[in-house]
Amino acid sequence: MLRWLTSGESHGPALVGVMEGLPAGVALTTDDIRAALARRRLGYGRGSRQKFEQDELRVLGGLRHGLTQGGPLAVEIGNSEWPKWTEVMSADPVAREALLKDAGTGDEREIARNRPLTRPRPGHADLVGMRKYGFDDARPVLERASARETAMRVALGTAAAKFLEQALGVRLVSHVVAIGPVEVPQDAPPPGPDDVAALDADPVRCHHAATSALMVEEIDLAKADGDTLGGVVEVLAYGVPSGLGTYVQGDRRLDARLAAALMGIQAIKGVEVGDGFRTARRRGTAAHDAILPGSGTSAGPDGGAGLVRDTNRAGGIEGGMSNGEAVRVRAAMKPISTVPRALPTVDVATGEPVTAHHQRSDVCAVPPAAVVAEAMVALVLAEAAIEKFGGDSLTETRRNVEAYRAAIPQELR
Ligand SMILES: Cc1cc2nc3c(=O)[nH]c(=O)nc-3n(C[C@H](O)[C@H](O)[C@H](O)COP(=O)(O)O)c2cc1C
Ligand SMILES: C=C(O[C@@H]1CC(C(=O)O)=C[C@@H](OP(=O)(O)O)[C@H]1O)C(=O)O
Repeated sequence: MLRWLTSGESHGPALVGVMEGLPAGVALTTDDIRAALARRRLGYGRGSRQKFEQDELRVLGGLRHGLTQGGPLAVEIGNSEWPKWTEVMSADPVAREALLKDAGTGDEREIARNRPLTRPRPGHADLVGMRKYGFDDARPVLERASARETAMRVALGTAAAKFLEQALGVRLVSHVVAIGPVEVPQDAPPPGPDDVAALDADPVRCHHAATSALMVEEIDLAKADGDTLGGVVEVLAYGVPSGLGTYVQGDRRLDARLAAALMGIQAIKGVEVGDGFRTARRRGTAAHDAILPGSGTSAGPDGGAGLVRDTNRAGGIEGGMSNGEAVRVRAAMKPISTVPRALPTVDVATGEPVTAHHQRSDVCAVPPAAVVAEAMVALVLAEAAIEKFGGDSLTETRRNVEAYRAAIPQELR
């Protein structure tokens, strides 16, 4: 069983994550995690916070000399901006005067930071969070609703991805297929594992150069209008063996688990497996992936051989199980709700119609959302792989994988 939890607030001292269930012997370093965190900070359209804030990583448990130990992995990501927030986010009670610094300092940023947030943003968690948890200020709501928390998911996802690669040879790729109305052409081939460096170097994590340039323009236009943008990301997992997930119970289906994990990312409002919604518009003869006799030379994830597909409309999942093709999922992100040209709301302290609070925000966070989606896919696939193959050490997991593959009759491979 692989299980994990995150804790921490957006402007608190640190994010904390604990993950248990990875076998011992997975090669992982703090530099691997740092590199993944750096990828999540990239992306044209991010707000000012990404430029000055640092992710201060510490691994506190579960890793020794670059190898997982079989015990829980404990990770801390310190927030370099914490010194500015010690009073607003203090764990212990603070004197009211300390929160009303504006009376003395006149510093606009201090004033904004300390003032109660009573103008809830439509589209963010503010209003419902205040109702639900009994707050008269949106501060505690946005602190935990914030996608700052996704830094920890990326950190834990790095460990999951390393396990997948070392136990099964799985390689993950994430990219952006749409920003606002600008989309990668449908017939553009998806990126492969060797394209990751180029994707990391692209300002919007897009594989299609002409579309990438248009996406950057679209972000500039939205920014100039005081507006924000959403988009669509895709994650591909190459080398997934067939048989992860199951059809026997709805909640154990791999597609259900991937969809839940992706929908659990802040601002994700739609998920597609394979051709998803496009498949719904096709006839059956054009919707599925025919099973064809192969040449016997292909090197598929199950040892290659007889049976091949020449399309992957299903996105590598049939009957809630991986089918040996690349797993391919998409997630639709809504535009950022902290809109500079702020939407109408009501000041819940006074009842007056006003505009929603806005201090700063991302214009577009679709490129980092792709990296977060990749982490979530890694976590789900790792969990499903551990369920199927078990193993207390990486060696044992590998042995179990080999035995499973070897036991699939030749005529079914
Ligand atoms: C990587 C990433 C960055 C985000 N940045 C912002 C931001 O700067 N401002 C904002 O209002 N929302 C941002 N969001 C979205 C909010 O966290 C999200 O809309 C909010 O928590 C409400 O949840 P919901 O959109 O799922 O309903 C971001 C989301 C992600 C995944
Ligand atoms: C800090 C991160 O993202 C934040 C996610 C976020 C939100 O509302 O989700 C709002 C913004 O924070 P702030 O309101 O302080 O400017 C983003 O910067 C991050 O991704 O590391």
